[in-house]
Amino acid sequence: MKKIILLGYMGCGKSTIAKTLSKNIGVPFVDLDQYIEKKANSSINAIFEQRGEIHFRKLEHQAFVELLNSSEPMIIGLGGGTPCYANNHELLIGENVLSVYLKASIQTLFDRLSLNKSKRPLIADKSDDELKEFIAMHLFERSFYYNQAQFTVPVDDKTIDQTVLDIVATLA
Ligand SMILES: Nc1ncnc2c1ncn2[C@@H]1O[C@H](COP(=O)(O)OP(=O)(O)O)[C@@H](O)[C@H]1O
Ligand SMILES: O=C(O)C1=C[C@@H](OP(=O)(O)O)[C@@H](O)[C@H](O)C1
Ligand SMILES: [Mg+2]
Repeated sequence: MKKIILLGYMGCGKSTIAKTLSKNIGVPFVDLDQYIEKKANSSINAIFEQRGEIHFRKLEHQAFVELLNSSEPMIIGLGGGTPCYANNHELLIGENVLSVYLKASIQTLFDRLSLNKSKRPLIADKSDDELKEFIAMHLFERSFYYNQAQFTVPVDDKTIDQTVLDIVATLA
């Protein structure tokens, strides 16, 4: 079975949707950030703070490759930056993967992230005004990488269940 990879900007719902999709289709899911945290025995915040982002990107690449090389069927929820570093975007178009970009608007991302910043070191210290501007710029910079996905599923104004159904229909 091909591995299902969910990607997209912070807050688009990768971790949330991976969990519900997993229940819906009976395929186990791995959240890449949680997998890194377990392997490193450290939180994402602590890794950024103590070792820096470049070190995190190395761990992230290693963890992604490790999961792709395993023979287990799985849904992988990436981190928002995963496709944008270490040529990881080239791994989104492999033969054994189905990659899905969960595409959200700046407003949707802002609404969700303004309530959930503390565990995301890239935005934790930003005011609402700074956050909105940051998302707009950063999403623009990253879109090239997100658009490498084999499939795109828009998520604005959809419930978790609706997005899961849309993914299932897209991959059918
Ligand atoms: N319809 C929805 N789909 C996905 N997430 C939603 C939705 N509505 C609200 N949320 C919330 O938005 C946040 C998405 O965060 P998360 O799943 O961690 O995204 P990511 O892993 O892409 O950063 C969660 O707090 C989730 O509860
Ligand atoms: O966009 C990014 O660079 C990051 C996204 C985070 O994952 P989520 O997209 O699941 O929040 C996490 O990997 C880290 O904080 C860096
Ligand atoms: Mg996540």
